[in-house]
Amino acid sequence: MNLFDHIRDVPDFPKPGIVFKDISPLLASREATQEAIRAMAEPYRADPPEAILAVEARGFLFAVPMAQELGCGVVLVRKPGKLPAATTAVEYALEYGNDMLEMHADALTKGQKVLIVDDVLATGGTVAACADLARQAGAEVTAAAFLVELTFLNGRSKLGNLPVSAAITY
Ligand SMILES: O=P(O)(O)OC[C@H]1O[C@H](OP(=O)(O)OP(=O)(O)O)[C@H](O)[C@@H]1O
Ligand SMILES: Nc1ncnc2[nH]cnc12
Repeated sequence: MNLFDHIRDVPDFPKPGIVFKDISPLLASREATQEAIRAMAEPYRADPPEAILAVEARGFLFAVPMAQELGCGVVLVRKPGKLPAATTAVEYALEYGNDMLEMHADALTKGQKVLIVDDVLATGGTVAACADLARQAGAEVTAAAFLVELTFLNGRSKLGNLPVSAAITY
């Protein structure tokens, strides 16, 4: 199983100059999705997290099956105005714009060991914002796991010494 065969490049989406890594072919294949989840979960089996922080929207697709594999629950990080109870928020920059993320204020407990899960690490703005949200809540962010890392965008530079894993790197 070669996961690269299930990622499609879409040039100039959502803006000119961006090559979008489309995970639709991977999700359309049961085998490729299963292999992706297995590869993403592997580094964390020995010392599993106490919660997974899941990033809307594509991060959700991988967070829930990973949490099932690793034996923990999922906390949602969402775009503004989507979460019903009291939230905390953080602004961040994307490869193709700016946005804001929110998390329920009571979602994490102090000292809880949290793994952030998303589909793509690009400039690192999204995962840095998630780490800020979790740390503001007193949680301990232990690592961040991705399906795809775009190494040429140097997202790791925004993450300090946070351990990062990716099933596929470009
Ligand atoms: O490392 P960064 O430069 O921050 O980029 C990575 C983020 O960009 C994409 O999300 P997007 O905001 O496009 O939302 P979506 O998952 O709802 O499509 C992707 O799913 C990551 O969350
Ligand atoms: N080039 C890209 N492809 C897919 N998702 C992304 N998120 C940020 N940059 C991306």
